Amino acid sequence: MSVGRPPAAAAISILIMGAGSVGCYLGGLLAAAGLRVDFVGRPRVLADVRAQGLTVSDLGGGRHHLPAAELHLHDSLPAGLRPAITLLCVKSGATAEAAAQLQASLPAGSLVVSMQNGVGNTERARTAAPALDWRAGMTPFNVAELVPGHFHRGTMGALAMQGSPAEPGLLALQAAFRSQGMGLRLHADLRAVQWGKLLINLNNPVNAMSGLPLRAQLLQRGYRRCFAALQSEALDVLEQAGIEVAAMTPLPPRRLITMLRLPTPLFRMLAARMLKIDAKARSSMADDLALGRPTEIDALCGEVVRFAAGQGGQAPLNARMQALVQAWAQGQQGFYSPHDLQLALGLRAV
Ligand SMILES: NC(=O)C1=CN([C@@H]2O[C@H](COP(=O)(O)OP(=O)(O)OC[C@H]3O[C@@H](n4cnc5c(N)ncnc54)[C@H](OP(=O)(O)O)[C@@H]3O)[C@@H](O)[C@H]2O)C=CC1
Ligand SMILES: CC(C)(CO)C(=O)C(=O)O
Repeated sequence: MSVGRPPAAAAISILIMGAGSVGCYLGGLLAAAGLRVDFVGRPRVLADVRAQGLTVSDLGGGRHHLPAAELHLHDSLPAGLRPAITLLCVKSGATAEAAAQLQASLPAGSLVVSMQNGVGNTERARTAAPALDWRAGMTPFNVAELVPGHFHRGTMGALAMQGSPAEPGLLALQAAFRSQGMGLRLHADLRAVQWGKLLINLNNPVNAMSGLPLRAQLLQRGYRRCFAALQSEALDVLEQAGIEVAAMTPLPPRRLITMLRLPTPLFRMLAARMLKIDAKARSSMADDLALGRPTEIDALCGEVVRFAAGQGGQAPLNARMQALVQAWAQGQQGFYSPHDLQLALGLRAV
């Protein structure tokens, strides 16, 4: 056993369902830690990994290359797999179908963690595949496929999952991630963390509509004001309903909103940690628009709009942002300047 490999690592096997950016990065880290990892993904993604091997890297300089011959790659879910833990890494629109495929193949009671954005995927998966043991998870950082077969983490943060340290499989998973310098926090209830992440993901459509990488977009006050306004509206609705929201940054959500609205020189000074982002990193929604794929807007702004309606209220800014992204999908394409995006959301432009 190589140095840095956790003692329990060899004992558990992992299935990655949806080998895209997040799936290949997480699976690559776990394979580098010595776990058996099976990847199920689309032929167009796996063909590159078969040709180049899998490289995972991060903004701190970490890097592993796994030769293709050492990987277990599948174009569809093979029969007979018995993973200790499955990580569901498909986009929200693909959840129900992937969950049903898992239920058709895995033993009842198999533990599956959704590493997806949004607060509704675990329940969506449970509805489609009630025989499996579904858990919520949270991926805090950005992953981009820099070149075919190379998945790069461009921001920081520790993973989170719903579970207990009394579960040996999750402890082994935690140890494997730790051996690769990646934190994994276990929570009895992940709801507050998921809502906290959703608030951060309200920047995804702003970033996608800007056409810019994340860092460059966050350095423009007009775009930050759009992000802050979407967050503020969502937070108002959640607070009124008594929903707890965990902080995803060193600042609590309200203070983050205040900071986002500051003039750029001040923001740049105070948000140094938040701005530790690779220059090329962009949101997963920007990737979707660039590749002409369905976006997750319904699971982000759409979730806020539905939640508000469920409370007898409204979330008009999130509704407008949802409409802008949907209009893009219907062919009204074109990026927004900070000024135009503020106006399109009905904000006073600065
Ligand atoms: N990318 C990022 O930086 C981050 C993403 N997230 C979240 O993680 C989740 C995954 O995102 P991301 O990795 O970017 O998504 P990707 O689209 O890069 O990867 C998902 C992959 O799974 C494939 N897939 C879908 N259904 C199946 C199936 N039934 N069997 C096999 N493969 C399937 C998809 O193919 P196809 O395209 O054909 O559907 C796609 O290749 C999302 O919820 C996202 O919001 C969270 C944090 C950061
Ligand atoms: C990490 C973050 C917040 C932004 O890249 C993300 O979750 C995404 O791109 O979907």
